[in-house]
Amino acid sequence: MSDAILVINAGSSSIKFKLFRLVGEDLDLAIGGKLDGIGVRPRLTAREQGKVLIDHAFGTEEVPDTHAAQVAIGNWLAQTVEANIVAVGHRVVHGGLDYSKPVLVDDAVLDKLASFIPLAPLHQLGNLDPIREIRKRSPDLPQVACFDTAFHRGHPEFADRFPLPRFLYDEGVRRYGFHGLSYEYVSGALKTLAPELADKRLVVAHLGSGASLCAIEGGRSIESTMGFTALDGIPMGTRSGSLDPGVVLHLIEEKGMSPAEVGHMLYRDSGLAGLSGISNDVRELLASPAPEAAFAIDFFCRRVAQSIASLAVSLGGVDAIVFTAGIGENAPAIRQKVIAGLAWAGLGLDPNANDDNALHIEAPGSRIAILVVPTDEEKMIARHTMRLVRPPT
Ligand SMILES: Nc1ncnc2c1ncn2[C@@H]1O[C@H](COP(=O)(O)OP(=O)(O)O)[C@@H](O)[C@H]1O
Ligand SMILES: CC(=O)OP(=O)(O)O
Ligand SMILES: [Mg+2]
Repeated sequence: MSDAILVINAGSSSIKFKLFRLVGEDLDLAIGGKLDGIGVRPRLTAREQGKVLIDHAFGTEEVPDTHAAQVAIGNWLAQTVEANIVAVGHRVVHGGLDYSKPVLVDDAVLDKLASFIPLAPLHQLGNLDPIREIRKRSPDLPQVACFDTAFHRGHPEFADRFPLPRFLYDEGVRRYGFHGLSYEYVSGALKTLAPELADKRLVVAHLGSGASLCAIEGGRSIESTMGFTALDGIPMGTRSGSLDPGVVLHLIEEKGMSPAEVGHMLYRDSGLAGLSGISNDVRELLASPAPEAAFAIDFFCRRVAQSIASLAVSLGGVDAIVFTAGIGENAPAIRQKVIAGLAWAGLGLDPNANDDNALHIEAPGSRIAILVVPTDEEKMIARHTMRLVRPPT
């Protein structure tokens, strides 16, 4: 049986997993799958080299929550996979002040990471649950936590501080930034896809169900639109993004909402879902004839374009804009609207390349490159995990 690394990327409504076989120093993707629609229409799918291994719809009562989902995945993997799993790598969204690189998990680490649950209410609990479950089943199996925040921990103070009294910064109330595993992967992928740009000034737009943008130079994160929590920045599927903090005070003081109710509204009922009143899914909004759907899409694209301009200031100019994640990789209409908002800066697209989700989509002769680069958070996690459990000799 070959050695392998299992990667788990547990989200709010889906759990993605990948199994990589260790072939010498290389990581070969063997199996990739996900259990999505948790609590609504749960479905487990997995493929091995394009071949469907499982495509199974569960009853809602069978997989009502993320805990049940990860148990279902664990059971299926145990029955199906023939590999000697030498380590498990996990995406953990918040690493706080304590973790600026991946870490082998023990009880003390788990306790520390659990203290960040309120800072990432949609993610952190679900990220830690599979680690606990696997520790119960296989206490000696090394598990590595890889953080969304780690890639951003070298930010200059300008990017890291809120304009609030200093003591809060010292306590850790900082702009951490998220989607760091995705940004790290994409910026590394440019070394082979577009080596002339890899070390230049990049604005990467990770547009998925959570969405943020990151300014990167020399392969390092300079600034992110996300802050203390993954609620900051541009509007997302169901999250508001940045908001006048006076609105939060108003909801609590004048409307009598509890902090939990406000949290629920900001994390789950806002963003594209709140703006449109129709859906949090960009595919549905693009297909809808309703003016509210078009408004939500236009609002989103305007905020993305504004964020690109803002991060250009942080970088002192831009050499390339890179789109990634579910929306960024697959939605030409969104990229077109975003770039239309930057036409004043001389930006434009090659419409055919954009429709094809090609690597280079900028108009011929453009001074600024515009790219589409598929992300792979799981591959990044597998690399980090391997580095910790099998350090290069
Ligand atoms: N072909 C597509 N066109 C437009 N949007 C898409 C397409 N495919 C996926 N998406 C969007 O991508 C989002 C999911 O992105 P993804 O990066 O997979 O998110 P996450 O990993 O955070 O769940 C969906 O909500 C959907 O709106
Ligand atoms: C941090 C975050 O927003 O993650 P996701 O996009 O997976 O929800
Ligand atoms: Mg994601």
